Amino acid sequence: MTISRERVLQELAQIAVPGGGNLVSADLVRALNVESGAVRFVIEAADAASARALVPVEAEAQRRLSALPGVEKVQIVTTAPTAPRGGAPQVAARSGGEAPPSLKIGRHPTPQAGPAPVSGVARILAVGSGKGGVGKSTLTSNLAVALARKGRRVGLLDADIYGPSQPRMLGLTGQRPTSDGQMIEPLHAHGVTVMSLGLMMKEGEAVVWRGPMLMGALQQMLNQVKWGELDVLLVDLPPGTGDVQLSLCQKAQVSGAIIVSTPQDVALIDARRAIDMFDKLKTPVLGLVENMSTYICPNCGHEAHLFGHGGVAAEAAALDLPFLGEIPLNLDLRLAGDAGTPIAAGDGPVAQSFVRLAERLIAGGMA
Ligand SMILES: Nc1ncnc2c1ncn2[C@@H]1O[C@H](COP(=O)(O)OP(=O)(O)OP(=O)(O)O)[C@@H](O)[C@H]1O
Repeated sequence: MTISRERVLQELAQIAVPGGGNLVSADLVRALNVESGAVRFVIEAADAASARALVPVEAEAQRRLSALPGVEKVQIVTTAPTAPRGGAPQVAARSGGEAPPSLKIGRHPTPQAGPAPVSGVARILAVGSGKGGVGKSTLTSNLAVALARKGRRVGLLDADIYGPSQPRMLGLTGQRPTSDGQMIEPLHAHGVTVMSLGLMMKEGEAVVWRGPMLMGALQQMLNQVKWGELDVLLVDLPPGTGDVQLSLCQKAQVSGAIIVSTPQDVALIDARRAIDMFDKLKTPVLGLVENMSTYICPNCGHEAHLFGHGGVAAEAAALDLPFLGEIPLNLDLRLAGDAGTPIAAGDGPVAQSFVRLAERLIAGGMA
């Protein structure tokens, strides 16, 4: 038996709210999504105090919906649209699961005149790709480690909310950042200061976020994390050209974007779209990197080009953009990422390809 949206609304209409009426008649339910037994929605309160008063209401909704036949999962996030002065957090509560950090992430953005610098951070570099799975996150973690080993003060913000992988790649799985309710203390791994939206959310939570909520969350990750003094903050973006890219470039002074692509034509076509988007957002594209470039057989040393080779360099030349370097296809690179110690933390030819990329960025004043 599947649960319908109407049935969910009917149940929510039974739940009284402070000040009179019920969740539905008081118009507090937003972004309701009912799909394959999963119910997700946002309770939007007028302000932080009302959001706190709605905590028992959220719990009641969680309890009642979970008891309905056909419901397998219920995710509710209670938010308030405006922060009290002084930048205190705006989202008040979430339902179920392990204890979240005391600062809730995900809110409406604070009005801002234009892109702003992040205090203490000299440069922000966005790492993007047109297509998923081309190795953008792998490149970001290894580049961050390579830059740190060169003595740069490096931060990494994992903004890939739909598939945050940096905690795993950097060996931080299971660790939670702490917060005093105002500011978040980031984590540290392999010489890099790390923060991931994935560390602040329960699995699947972000899917209920709309554009403005994402923008607010990103603003918090930039301005309410104790990044300290950094030479460069790398931002691992989700693939494609969506809300996160838009929000980042609208809210933060991004020095430039690095585009990662594999050499295949399809990846390159998508990479071109990503470049177009950064152009429209007036964010300079610093160059292209080719990942999974060559494959060197570990047994016989034969060099093969599984996805073609040189396609990204040719594309960079055609677009009159710098070609920043190439990273080989290498099983150890993948295994190192899965094990939580990026290959760039060690030595050897693959680590060297990241060193070269880091040196290139430092020499060009980009990191
Ligand atoms: N050069 C490489 N050699 C071997 N494996 C690689 C290489 N680059 C990435 N991988 C592997 O490919 C998979 C996808 O990489 P990754 O998660 O970095 O991609 P992504 O572009 O960030 O994807 P998404 O944005 O969809 O999460 C991972 O398992 C990673 O270990």
